[in-house]
Amino acid sequence: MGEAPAFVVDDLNGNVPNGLHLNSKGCETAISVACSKTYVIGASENESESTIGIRILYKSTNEWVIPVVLGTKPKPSKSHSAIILDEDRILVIKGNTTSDDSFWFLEVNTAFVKEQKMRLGTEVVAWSKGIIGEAEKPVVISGPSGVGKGTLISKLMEEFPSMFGFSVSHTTRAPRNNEQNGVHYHFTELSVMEKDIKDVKFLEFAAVHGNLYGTSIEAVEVVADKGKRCILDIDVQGARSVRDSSLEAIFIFISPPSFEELEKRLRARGTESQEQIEKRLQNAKAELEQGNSSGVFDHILVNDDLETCYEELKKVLGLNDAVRSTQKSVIDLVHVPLEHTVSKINQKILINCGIVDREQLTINKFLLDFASVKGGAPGRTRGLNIYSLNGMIGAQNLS
Ligand SMILES: Nc1ncnc2c1ncn2[C@@H]1O[C@H](COP(=O)(O)OP(=O)(O)OP(=O)(O)O)[C@@H](O)[C@H]1O
Ligand SMILES: Nc1nc2c(ncn2[C@@H]2O[C@H](COP(=O)(O)O)[C@@H](O)[C@H]2O)c(=O)[nH]1
Repeated sequence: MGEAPAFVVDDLNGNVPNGLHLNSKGCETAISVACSKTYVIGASENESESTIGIRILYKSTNEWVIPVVLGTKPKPSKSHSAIILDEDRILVIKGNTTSDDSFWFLEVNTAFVKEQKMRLGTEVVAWSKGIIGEAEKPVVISGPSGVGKGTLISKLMEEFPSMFGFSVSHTTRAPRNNEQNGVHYHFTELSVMEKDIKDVKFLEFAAVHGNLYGTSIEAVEVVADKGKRCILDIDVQGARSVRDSSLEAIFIFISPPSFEELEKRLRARGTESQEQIEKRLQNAKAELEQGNSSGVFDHILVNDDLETCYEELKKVLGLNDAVRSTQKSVIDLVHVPLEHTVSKINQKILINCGIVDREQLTINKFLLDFASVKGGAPGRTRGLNIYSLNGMIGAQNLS
């Protein structure tokens, strides 16, 4: 804390619009927030850094602070521009990138960042990658062990392979015979998982039936980055945590037709010891009570006849034959050149790219609309739209 950097912020605030200021250390930008702090974004003193560096200057004391940086960090780029969106977030646009890696939000005062500042007692910033287009909300499926969540999810993924992707959870429980690491779960040591939880790598976690389970932020993001709708199979405690997080999702609780039938299914599956079955059935009582009354869930489906329940599940997810025939997941990319300038107009950012390069799909100027973005650190920021001056070239029209 307080160590003077090798560059002077006033130099960056000079005549260089939104960064694109290249010196021997690379590109640096300086953004003033709430008149009291300047965030310097860019080249780091440490050349081996694998992300864009961040420093904060307290203007009143001239003190420098290196913040704790959370979220998925952007890889360094040869150039970037930066512009403040509100008092909470700075938009950083990486040059010489395609739009799946161009737009990054540096959160400096959002609810998540404030919470982490309180928790850690230090300066905190958080990166959140900007995603073009309106992604479908993730689907959280909960219910007692043995009710049929996995069976219903498998049917959905089989019928709609390009539409859904499974969030692969971490767990400290041992793998069953048919389970593969990285496919069914990331099977993990308790100490490793505890450290990752401390490092804010998890969206949610809970102790379930005597083991630790958790959804990493990465697990949800890898699905979304493929343009797929994420499905989470988690317990009721986890569902409640996700409800309280920045991830907007649809919450579905699967209920058994009776407790006796639940016990029958769990025993017939034959994957648990007698002791585990007793524990799971004991926990099921509380889960059924919470699931039916907590207000966490948007839909409660009874899994009596499997096919009937599956049809109901498809209905609440808005799936029908017409949807099936129009599934798509490919999004073409727009190129943001090394040199560009940015300016803010209401809830839009005008990006001036200068030269048109048809081969690289570069356009002269385009508008980035952030009026309807959702989510944010510790996950992605979704719902960005891009418009060319000649018309919309956002995700919907790029396929
Ligand atoms: N509607 C149904 N009728 C009869 N059996 C069913 C039905 N749905 C699922 N099953 C069976 O019940 C057993 C438990 O199902 P499944 O493994 O999908 O439960 P789960 O909710 O994912 O459990 P866990 O939370 O422990 O992973 C399986 O053997 C499955 O084939
Ligand atoms: N809170 C979370 N619960 C999870 C997660 N992954 C799975 N689960 C739940 O655990 C039980 C038991 O699962 P099993 O595979 O051992 O039978 C079940 O209810 C799952 O829904 C998670 O990431 N977070």
